[in-house]
Amino acid sequence: MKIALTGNPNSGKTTLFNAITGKIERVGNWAGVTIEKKEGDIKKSLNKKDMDIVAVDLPGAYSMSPFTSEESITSTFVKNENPDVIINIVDSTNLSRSLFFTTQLLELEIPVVVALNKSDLVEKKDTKIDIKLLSSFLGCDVVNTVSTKGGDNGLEKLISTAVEASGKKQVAPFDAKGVDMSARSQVEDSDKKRYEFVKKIVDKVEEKKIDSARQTRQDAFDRVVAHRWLGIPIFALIMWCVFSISQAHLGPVLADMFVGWIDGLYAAVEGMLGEAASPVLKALLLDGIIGGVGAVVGFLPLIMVLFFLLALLEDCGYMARVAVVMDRFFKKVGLSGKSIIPMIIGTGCAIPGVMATRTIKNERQRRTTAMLTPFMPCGAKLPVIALFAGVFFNDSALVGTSMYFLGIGIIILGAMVVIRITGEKNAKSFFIMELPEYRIPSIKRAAISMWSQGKAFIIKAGTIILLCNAAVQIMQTFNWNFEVVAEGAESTSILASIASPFAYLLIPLGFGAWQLAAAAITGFIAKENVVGTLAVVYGITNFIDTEELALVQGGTDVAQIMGLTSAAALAYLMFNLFTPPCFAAIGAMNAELESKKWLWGAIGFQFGMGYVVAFVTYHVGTLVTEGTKGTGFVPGLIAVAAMTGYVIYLMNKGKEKERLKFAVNARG
Ligand SMILES: Nc1nc2c(ncn2[C@@H]2O[C@H](COP(=O)(O)OP(=O)(O)OP(=O)(O)O)[C@@H](O)[C@H]2O)c(=O)[nH]1
Ligand SMILES: [Mg+2]
Repeated sequence: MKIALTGNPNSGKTTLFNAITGKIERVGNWAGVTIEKKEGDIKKSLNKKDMDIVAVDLPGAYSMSPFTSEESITSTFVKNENPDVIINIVDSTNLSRSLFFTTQLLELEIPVVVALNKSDLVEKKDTKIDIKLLSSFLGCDVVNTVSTKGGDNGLEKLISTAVEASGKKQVAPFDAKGVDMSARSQVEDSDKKRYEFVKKIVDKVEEKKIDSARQTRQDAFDRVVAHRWLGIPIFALIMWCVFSISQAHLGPVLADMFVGWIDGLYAAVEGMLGEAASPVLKALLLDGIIGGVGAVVGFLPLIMVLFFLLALLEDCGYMARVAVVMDRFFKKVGLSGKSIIPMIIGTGCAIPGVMATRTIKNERQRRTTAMLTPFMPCGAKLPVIALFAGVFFNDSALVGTSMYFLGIGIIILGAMVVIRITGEKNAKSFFIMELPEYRIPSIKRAAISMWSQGKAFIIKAGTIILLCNAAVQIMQTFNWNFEVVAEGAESTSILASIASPFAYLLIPLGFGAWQLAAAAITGFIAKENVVGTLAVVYGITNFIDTEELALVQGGTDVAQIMGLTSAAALAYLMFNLFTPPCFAAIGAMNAELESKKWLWGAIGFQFGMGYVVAFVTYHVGTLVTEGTKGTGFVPGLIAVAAMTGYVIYLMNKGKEKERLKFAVNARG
């Protein structure tokens, strides 16, 4: 039998789904987290009769009526699942809004069981809900649940009630039969009546004690934290703290332990191979695989700490406030209010971030968001940030924080450019982000979130990154005649000869060495590769100084080996962050953009953006630190001018198109 889980966004559907199936699908303290349905078998402990029960977690919706909200679905959406029973998850702290959708579900002629979820919060607030009365009004079973806790959380009862309900006939207490769903006024009329019907029920079953002191405290706090302007420096400060802890304090301490193990492994394998082993094999195993992968994996603890802290911020409700602060800017440049969600998800990984754009209904807004989301630095880019911040800039927290804000800045600039090119300036978004109440974040939830992202990182390190490092090591060892490259003739290797032409193009950006070009190229396979490849080509086994309990600091060996000035190093970092994302993320972009023209436009734009940002950073940086301009200024300037000129040309063409459209409209 099949049970569909449905309800309003953020009511706890996925949390409940995870609790009854034992899966770990993504939850988040805001609306619109789940974008694709997920299926899972009910846990044995909840399925006493050992039946065949599948649960389906669905994206949240507020309504089934057309016209009403951005978060509406059609009845066929639920019916297509062909469920035997619907469990309607209701956020019991928000009864009146949730029941609107409930009454629509009751019309589908599929048995419904209502889970009054988050009932722990209701209890805390001293609100009373008479579930017997509610059940009789709705004409379906109602069960109290708490999906975030173990023990008696009502889930066993919920499942057994759902099993019993299967096959029963469902009668709707409020029926909108006969309403023409394509006629706006009829739908609005019926919705109004439905609201009144729901309100009457809520008035009767709910006894609310409004804790106005608590509410006022929260509101006062929000007036500061989510303030139009103050919100931004507060966010910056918080991100700075997050980066300090993860990259300068707790992270390196844990990383040190980790790097110790990797060093141990290196020594053990070296011992096992013995003196007699071939130098090529030694280089491949030790420097290529253990060294290259180890250099990336060494950053894992830093990243885990960062993910953990971000998960805490999300869980306590702060990230939803950040979304509100940013939302204002995004709407101004023609993005949807929902665009912020893909971007926050994109800080973990650009792929789910890009996929999350699917919930944006306006095509242009959806495509713009999908092409700009990869500018948010993702988890894979963190080792690159950490490496450069550690090697070239003593105050590493500032580098990371500014990369996030630069990413946001580029997104806003990009949106402004895209809207000029495509026209359609008047598309407005009315989506309003709902603010969850503040709460004490759960260590357990944050740990789960950290673990699931960390796991993905480890799997990637053991597969793609390992293969890439081995390939890089081989290409570096041999020349095109498959002879081992002699010492001093490194530039004749396969790797050097492939990377050199690209390196030429990078001279105006301050980093024209083939080694750096090779690292940037492997970065398109996975961004962590930038670190791994640098380790391999420069023969550095790890970037974390085990003696100093910190990342290697400026002026030390690594900076010298790479031979970069700090301006060039910053430019290189930005180039890796703001050119196109890895191939997998480009694949996700391709799926969501649904247009080759947009895809190539997006990739071109990302390349151009990365190039221009790196060029400006390198030359301005060199001017500030050394008082002169950097190398390759003139050819670089020509390239940058050509790119900018082309974009301006497209923007003017877009303006002309918009003008003509307007003229036609005015005439017609
Ligand atoms: N206190 C409390 N919090 C809960 C409960 N169930 C879920 N939550 C929290 O509610 C938030 C939303 O949970 P999700 O499971 O992501 O909600 P969802 O309904 O799947 O949301 P969408 O996928 O966006 O539609 C999370 O922060 C959960 O920790 C509960 O029973 N009690
Ligand atoms: Mg969900």
